[in-house]
Amino acid sequence: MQLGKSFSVKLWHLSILKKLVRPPLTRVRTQQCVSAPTERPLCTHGLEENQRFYVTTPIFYVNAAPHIGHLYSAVIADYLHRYWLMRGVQSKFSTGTDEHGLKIQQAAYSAGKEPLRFCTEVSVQFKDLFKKCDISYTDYIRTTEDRHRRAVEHFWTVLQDKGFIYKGTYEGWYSTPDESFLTPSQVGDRTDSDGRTVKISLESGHKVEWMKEENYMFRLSEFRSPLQRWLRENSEAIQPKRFYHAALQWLQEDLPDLSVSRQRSRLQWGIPVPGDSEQTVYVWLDALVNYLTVAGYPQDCSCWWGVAHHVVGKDILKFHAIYWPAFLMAAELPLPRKIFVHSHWTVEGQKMSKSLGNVVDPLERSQSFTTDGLRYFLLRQGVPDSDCDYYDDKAVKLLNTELADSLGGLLNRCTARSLNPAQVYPNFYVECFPRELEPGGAGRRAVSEDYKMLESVSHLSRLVEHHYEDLQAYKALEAIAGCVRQTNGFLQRHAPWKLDRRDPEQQRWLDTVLHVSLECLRVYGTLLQPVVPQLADKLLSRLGVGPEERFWANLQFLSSQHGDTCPFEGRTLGPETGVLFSRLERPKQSKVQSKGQSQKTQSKVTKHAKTTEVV
Ligand SMILES: Nc1ncnc2c1ncn2[C@@H]1O[C@H](COP(=O)(O)OP(=O)(O)OP(=O)(O)O)[C@@H](O)[C@H]1O
Repeated sequence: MQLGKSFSVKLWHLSILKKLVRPPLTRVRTQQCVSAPTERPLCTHGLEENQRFYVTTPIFYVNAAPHIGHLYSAVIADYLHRYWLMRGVQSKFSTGTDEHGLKIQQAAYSAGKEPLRFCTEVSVQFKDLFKKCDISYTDYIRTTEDRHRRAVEHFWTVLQDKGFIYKGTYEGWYSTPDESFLTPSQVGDRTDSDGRTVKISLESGHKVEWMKEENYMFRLSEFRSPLQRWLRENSEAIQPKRFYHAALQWLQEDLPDLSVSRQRSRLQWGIPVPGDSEQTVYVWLDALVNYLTVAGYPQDCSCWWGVAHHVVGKDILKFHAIYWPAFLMAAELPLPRKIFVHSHWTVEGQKMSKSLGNVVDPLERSQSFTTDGLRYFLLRQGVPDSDCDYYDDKAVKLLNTELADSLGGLLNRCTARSLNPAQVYPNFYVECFPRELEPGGAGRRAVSEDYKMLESVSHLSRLVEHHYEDLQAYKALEAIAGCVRQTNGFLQRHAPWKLDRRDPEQQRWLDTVLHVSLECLRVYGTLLQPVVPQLADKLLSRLGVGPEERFWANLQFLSSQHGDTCPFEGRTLGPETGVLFSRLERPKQSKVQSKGQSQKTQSKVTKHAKTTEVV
C-alpha cells in the first residue's frame, strides 16, 4: 500500500468524521396525522432529521425457508417502525432477501432449477410469512433486482476510484462450504474418520484448505482508527452495550484488508465486478449495499440514508459494526445512526438455524397462537442481551396469563352489560376519586393503593417510550403487564358488581371505577399497538377510540381528574363484544423440526458463510 494514500485517508477521516456521525434521534412530539404503516412513505426533504426514521432488518439468505429467528428480527424492526409512525415521524422500513452466492448456485443446480427461479420461490416464502405476521415493511428488496445491481456497481466504482480497492493475491485458509477466508485463529484441528488430522473452521466445523487466489481487496486496515474513533465518540451507536464493547474489542486486534471478490470461474451467481468479468463481487459487500439501494442510491439518498437504523442478529455484528461502516467511510457516506443487535432463539441451547435444521416454523405457530400472540411472545420473552430457549409451553403459559386472562379478563369485566347496561364510557366523579389523597375528603372512595396504581399508569407511557426506543420491548411489555395486574387489583378491590345502582352515590362510584379502568385500558391498548396491532385495534375499537385518537399524542390519562375535558366520557362503546384473546391449548404439532424434515425448500444447503464469531 502507498504511504501517501494511507496518510491522506487519515486526514480525510479526521475532517469528515464529525460530519458523518450524527447525534442520536431525539424524541419529537407532534400531532400530525401519519400514513398507515403499509403505505409507501414519502420523503419530505423539508422535514427535520428527527422527523424521519429508516429501519432495516438483515436481508435473509434464501438457502432455506424462514424460521422463528428471522421473524424475530422482522418483528423488532416492525414494532420500531410502527412506534415512530405513532409518534408522528415519517418512517421507512425495509427487509428482503439475499440471493447471491455459491451455495445458492449449487442448491439451484442440484434442484434442477434456474438460480433465479430457486431464489424467487424461497423469497416468496419470506414475503408471505411477513405479510401473514403483519410485518408492515415499506420496501422488500431482493439482491437479484436490477436497481440493486446498479447500486452495487456504482458503490464498487466509487470505492475503486477513491483507491480503496486494489487487486491482490489472497493466500490463506479457505472454507468452501462457508465461502469464507479465515484467519489462523479461526482454524483448528480435528481428526477425521480415517484418523488423519484435518484443519477445520472453528466456527462452522467445515474443512478448510490452504488456497491462493487473485482477487480484489478492500483496504480495511486503514479504517481501524477511524472506526475506533467513531465508536468512542458514539457510545450509543451499537446497542445493547455488550455488543458495543464486543465491536471495540475486535478493533483491538489486527484488521487485515478484506477480500471483496471471488474468481468468476468458482462463483458465477453474483454481480460481476465492474470492468472485470473474471471476478464476482463478494456476497457480503453485495448484500450490505441493499440498505443504500432501498434509500435510493445511487441517486440522491440523503433523505433516508442519514437516519438509518439497522436491526441485526449478533451473528452478523462484525459485518455491520466493522465492514459496513468502513465501506461507508470509504465512500464518504454517513454511517448508520444505530445498530440494534439481538441475541438468538435457541433450541435446547443450540442456535436455531436453517443449516442445523432445528427450526420452529413461524407460520404454524402464528396459526396456533395467532399472529399477535406470536409477536407478543417473541418480544415479551426475547431479551436482546442474551439467548432464549424456545418452548411452545412457555408461549402458551405466557399468552394465557397476560393476554387472555389478565388483559382480556379486564376488558371483559369492565365492559360487561351487567355492569354497564348503557354500553357507554361512563363519567368520572372527582369527589369519589379526588386528585390528591387528602384525609377525610367527603365522598372519597379511592384508597391509597388506587393512587399508587394511577401513578404507575400515568408514568407508563414515558417508561414504554424509553424501552421501545432502546430495543428493550420486553421491559416495556413487562411494565404494561404489571399495570394491567394493578388495574385488575383495583377492580377486585372495589368489586363494582356488588354496588347497588339504585343508590345514586354508589352509581357514581361505580361509574368512576369503570371510567378509571377504561382509561387504563385505553392507555394499554394505545401503547400495545406497535407489538400487537390487531389485538390493540380490537381493544381500542371496543372502547370506542377512533383511529385518529390512537397516537402517542393522545395518551393523556384521566383528564377529568385534572379538570380537563375527557373526549371519551359518555361515548358509546364499540359494538364488537367478542373475546379479546382466546385461551390457548398446547399445539399438537409442537415438536421442533429435525434436520431432515425442516424445510419445504427445494434442497438442503449447508451453512452460508455470513456468520462470524458470535459474541
Ligand atoms: N436463531 C436465531 N435467533 C434470532 N435471530 C436469528 C436466528 N437465526 C437467524 N436469525 C436472524 O436472521 C439473520 C441471518 O439469517 P440467516 O439467513 O443467516 O439465518 P440462519 O438460520 O442463521 O441461516 P444459516 O443456518 O444458513 O446460517 C440473523 O442475523 C438474525 O437477524
